[in-house]
Formats: sequence, C-alpha cells, structure tokens
Amino acid sequence: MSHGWGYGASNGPDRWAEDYPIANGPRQSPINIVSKETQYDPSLKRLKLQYDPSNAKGILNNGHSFQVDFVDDTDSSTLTGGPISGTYRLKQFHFHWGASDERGSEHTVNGVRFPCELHLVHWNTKYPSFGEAADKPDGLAVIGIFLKIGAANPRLQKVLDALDSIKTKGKQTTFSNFDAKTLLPFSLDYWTYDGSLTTPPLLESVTWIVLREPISVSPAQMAKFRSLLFNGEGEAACCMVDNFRPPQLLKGRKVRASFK
Ligand SMILES: CCCSc1c(F)c(F)c(S(=O)(=O)NC)c(F)c1F
Ligand SMILES: [Zn+2]
Repeated sequence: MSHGWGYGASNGPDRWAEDYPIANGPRQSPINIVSKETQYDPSLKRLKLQYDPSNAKGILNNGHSFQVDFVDDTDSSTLTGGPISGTYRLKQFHFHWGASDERGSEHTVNGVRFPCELHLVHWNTKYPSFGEAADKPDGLAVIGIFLKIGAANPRLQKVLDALDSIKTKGKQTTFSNFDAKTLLPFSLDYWTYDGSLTTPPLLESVTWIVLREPISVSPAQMAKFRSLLFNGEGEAACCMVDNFRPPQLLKGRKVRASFK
C-alpha cells in the first residue's frame, strides 16, 4: 500500500498483508462464532470489572475510529477473572460500525452481523506498559460487545454527544468522569478465544472476550457514529463508516463458552 492502511478499496483489509504479513497468521481476529461449535468450559471464571470513572481522560478521532482513553498508571480500572490470569488495566475503548444497519461488527455470530461492536482494550500488568504488552501472546484482553438496533441507549449518549468536537482525524477533547461499566449488558456470559488486534499492526496478542448479550443502539444514535470523518480538517470529506475487518479463518482454534 503506497499510503497508510485504512478501510478503502486501495488500503483496506484485503491489502493489509502487503505491509503486515501477520494478517495471514494463525490467530487472527475477528472470527465468526459458530455457537454450536463452541465448547462450554466450567473452569472459566466470571468476569470481574472494576472501573474508576475518574480515570477517563480524553476522546480522540484517530482516523480509523474514535477512542476514549483512560489513565492507566495504577490498578484503579481493571479486568480480572474470566479466562485471564492476573490483572489487566483498561487502556481505551472504541467502536467499529457500518454504513448501514446490516453490517458493522467485526465478530459475527452464526454469520449474523451487528451494526456496531464496542471494544474495551486492557493490558496485562505483568508487563511494565501497554506498549510492552501489546506484542506479547498474553499481553492484551479485549472485551467485545455487540450493539443491536432498538431503543436509544442513554448510556451511549455522553460519548455520542462528544463526537461533534472530534469530527475529523486528529481532533481530541477532554472526556472525564465516565464509568465504562455502564456500557455493559446485564449478562456477562461470554465466548473466549486467542486472537489478534483487528487493525494493523494485527499483533497476535489478544485474549478475546466476546459478550453474548448485545446492548441497544437506536438508528439516530447510529447516525451519530456515521457523522464522523476519516479525513483531517480541510481534506476531502470521507465518512467514517465500514471501519471493520471481516471474519478471519479459525485455523484450528477452539472457542470456549462461559455458559451452557
Ligand atoms: C497499537 C494498538 C493501539 S490500542 C488498540 C486499538 F486502537 C485498536 F483499534 C484495537 S482493535 O484491534 O481495533 N480492536 C480490538 C486494539 F486491539 C488496540 F489494542
Ligand atoms: Zn477494535
């Protein structure tokens, strides 16, 4: 790819392997979760999420999505339990979505695509920093949550209301006092498998934890996601939509379920 990676015809997922050969690696994400082929594992623990709202610090349009960043210099916002060992700290959350409601999620379930998928990114504190953890096989744990069209979700509104301030690539603003736990569905039942970042550098360092229960999002709220732009200020406008990688080959991996 002559210019940076993206989601267009000339720099999208089908061409990432040119600059990131790991794109054809053995543990790439996302995947299609075939529920009947997952295996219930009674040894899987319940997820334990302890987030401190005061750790929220900013919201950024990074040119591929937008992310809400958290202070991660202490163990005040952590993920423990579930399929992981030790303590993982919340680094950021972001979303992937489609140009219309029939696509947008990265993971699929029995071939079903959702309009949007939320990723809560955590890093293993056995390593000194996110940067050190990001390329280790047990370095990251990402919770994936599907968004399904329905009633407006009031828990999303503070995030969506901030998007007018970060319309173009590189724009950021402060974003404080936000409890990411409010974005979780009622049930924390999950599927888990060993995978990767779904964006370059596609590092195979992610323990994926995909929640079975979606959260709701309204059509009007989806329109807010689609109001963002991939481009920088003053550049030709390119709507930030379809920023998702399609499912990748399972290559023999097992997907475990925390529920029967
Ligand atoms: C060097 C990565 C910077 S943090 C980050 C990210 F920005 C991102 F987009 C994804 S993702 O692959 O898209 N979704 C899980 C991640 F996993 C991440 F850890
Ligand atoms: Zn993501």
